[in-house]
Amino acid sequence: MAVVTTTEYGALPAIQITAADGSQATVSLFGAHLLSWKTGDGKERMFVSAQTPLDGSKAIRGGVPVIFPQFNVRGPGLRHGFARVSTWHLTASGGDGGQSFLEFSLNQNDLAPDHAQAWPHAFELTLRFTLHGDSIDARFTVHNTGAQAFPFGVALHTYYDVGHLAATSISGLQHVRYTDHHQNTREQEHPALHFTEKHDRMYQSTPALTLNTANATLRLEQHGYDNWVVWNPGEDDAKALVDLADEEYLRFVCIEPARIDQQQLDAGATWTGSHRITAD
Ligand SMILES: O=P(O)(O)OC[C@H]1O[C@@H](O)[C@H](O)[C@@H](O)[C@@H]1O
Repeated sequence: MAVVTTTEYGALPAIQITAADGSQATVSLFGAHLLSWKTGDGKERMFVSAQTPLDGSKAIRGGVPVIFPQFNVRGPGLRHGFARVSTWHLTASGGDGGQSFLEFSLNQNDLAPDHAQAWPHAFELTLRFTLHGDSIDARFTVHNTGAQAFPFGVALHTYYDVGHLAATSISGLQHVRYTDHHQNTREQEHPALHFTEKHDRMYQSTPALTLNTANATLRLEQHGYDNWVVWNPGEDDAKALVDLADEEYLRFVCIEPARIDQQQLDAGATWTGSHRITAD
């Protein structure tokens, strides 16, 4: 049986689920933001900055910020959207048969007035985290509950705790096309991507990647998304981020299943994206 408790993370109300095998997830209602995922061996897999605000004044730097309805500045609204700075509801939880889950929802009535005014559409977002064995699944649905189509982009901006960046690489991206932060589009030549400088790359989708660190191997799978975004700010950009300590860029990489370009969702239609992380 899974145990579900309410807790606090900084000043943020959060929900924690512990599965029978000891694996555990902690999710803040602010942003339906996964703050911690520990596998049954007690190992933390997510990175959260020691300098992030945890009071709802700003998006959390670390864990899994939920990006909706636009990626970065690819749309007319708030950078990376309002979902990561809105307060969601816990709508379901439970567990049996080796699956333990928490489900969160957000609709237009939950938005701050300025966000609702800037994005005047009726919608229902549902994000379900499921723990099973050494995996966590995030199933994200976007439902257009209004009478008109709306455009949207999404991402799960996942910050992995990698221990040390110098011992980190991603495999599975060889021959995949990407656009970098200079807007150059290329195909990746090498079998493994290493982090020797800033990386801000938008790759075309490929079903699975492997994140190799000194202490862990994680397999990442996605369905329904169009891209993988790979981001590490590097030394200089890290210094400019007030919610990240100067050296912390050495401890994480972000690998994000994403739909970067805004696409139309018809009235009444639903989009679903799945992301599974498995620790070896
Ligand atoms: O500082 P933010 O808004 O959380 O964004 C962090 C990064 O998010 C990544 O997804 C983008 O590709 C980067 O360009 C961006 O810098």
